[in-house]
Amino acid sequence: MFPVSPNYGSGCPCFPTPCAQAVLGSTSTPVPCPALPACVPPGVLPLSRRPPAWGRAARQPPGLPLALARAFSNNKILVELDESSGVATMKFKSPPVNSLSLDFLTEFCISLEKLENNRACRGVILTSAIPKIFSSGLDITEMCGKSTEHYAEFWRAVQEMWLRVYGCNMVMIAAVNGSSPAGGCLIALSCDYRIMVDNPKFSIGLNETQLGIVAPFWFKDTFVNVVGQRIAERSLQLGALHPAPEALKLGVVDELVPEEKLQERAAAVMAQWLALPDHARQITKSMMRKTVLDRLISHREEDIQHFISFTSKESIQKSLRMYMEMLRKKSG
Ligand SMILES: CCCCCCCCCCC/C=C/C(=O)SCCNC(=O)CCNC(=O)[C@H](O)C(C)(C)COP(=O)(O)OP(=O)(O)OC[C@H]1O[C@@H](n2cnc3c(N)ncnc32)[C@H](O)[C@@H]1OP(=O)(O)O
Repeated sequence: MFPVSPNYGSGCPCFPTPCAQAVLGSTSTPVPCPALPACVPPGVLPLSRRPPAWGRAARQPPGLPLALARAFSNNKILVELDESSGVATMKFKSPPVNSLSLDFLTEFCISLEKLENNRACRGVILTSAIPKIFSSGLDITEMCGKSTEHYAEFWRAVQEMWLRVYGCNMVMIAAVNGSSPAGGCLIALSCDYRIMVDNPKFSIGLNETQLGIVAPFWFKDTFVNVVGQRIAERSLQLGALHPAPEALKLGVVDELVPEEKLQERAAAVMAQWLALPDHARQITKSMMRKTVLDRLISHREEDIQHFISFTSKESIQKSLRMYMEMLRKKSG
């Protein structure tokens, strides 16, 4: 039996029996299944996937249980879909700090894929159910003292998360209700619009250098596309975590609101974005992001190998262990 395409999963109509196209041939080249979006290699989603739903939410596809369409939650993410507006909210609820573990990332991708495949959904708001924390970024324990196979699996999941959010045809809004370092910041930067709670105690930024590690090129590209070369260069080198008011000044986030207004404001901004014809907005988004997405898609395996050799270095392991120790001392 040949292995199946890496994109094959429970979202595919032919799951659990892979159709011929979902199975990898002897060349090991993934063959996308034309009948099912979930088997298409990740990246910019084919525009035909989204319904021409301008001005109203499209109908629920037949066969999907209504309850599933309205709310589902596995473990670490609560997903609610308001069918009347076509807007879903994905609420991170993985205590203590919503760190992006392999399990979290897997659940995230499955949840987003479910929404993508639901014709009733046109926009997603990402937010947190954990007070004061949006996400603490990649789970550092996934990068410490593990096997190379584990590093490869973990990094593929991080890539997958970014490809899905950055390449998503739906409108994505980050409602940042707490601190958001590194990988947490990347999630927000990958959305179309960022609203943050107006609290200087909450900070956001790509602080990798502070851990003695380096933000990969696609983190950097995403950051540059939001704030521009100069601000990104300075902020990245310094590993800066910007308090909310500074993040607004630098353009890391688009606006600040009082905490109690955050969800209401996110819904209002979403309504503005959804008022545009889907096809025009989607083509424009794809045009703006394609080069950056294609860069990772065409260097994906190389990027995994870079991550493995970088992370496996004893000096990097030492830096990560010391950082975790510092966090533990601070918390305990
Ligand atoms: C040539 C180039 C090649 C490039 C190759 C690639 C190189 C690798 C690139 C990797 C990119 C990495 C991206 C990342 O996201 S790294 C993670 C960065 N995150 C952080 O720095 C955040 C750290 N956390 C904090 O600052 C605080 O915890 C936070 C402000 C988020 C919350 O503070 P609070 O006081 O509320 O909570 P505590 O600090 O007490 O934390 C509670 C417990 O949670 C643990 N914790 C926190 N963050 C993480 C994390 N990211 N991963 C795992 N665990 C985390 C913390 O240790 C506490 O645990 P204990 O209760 O057991 O002490």
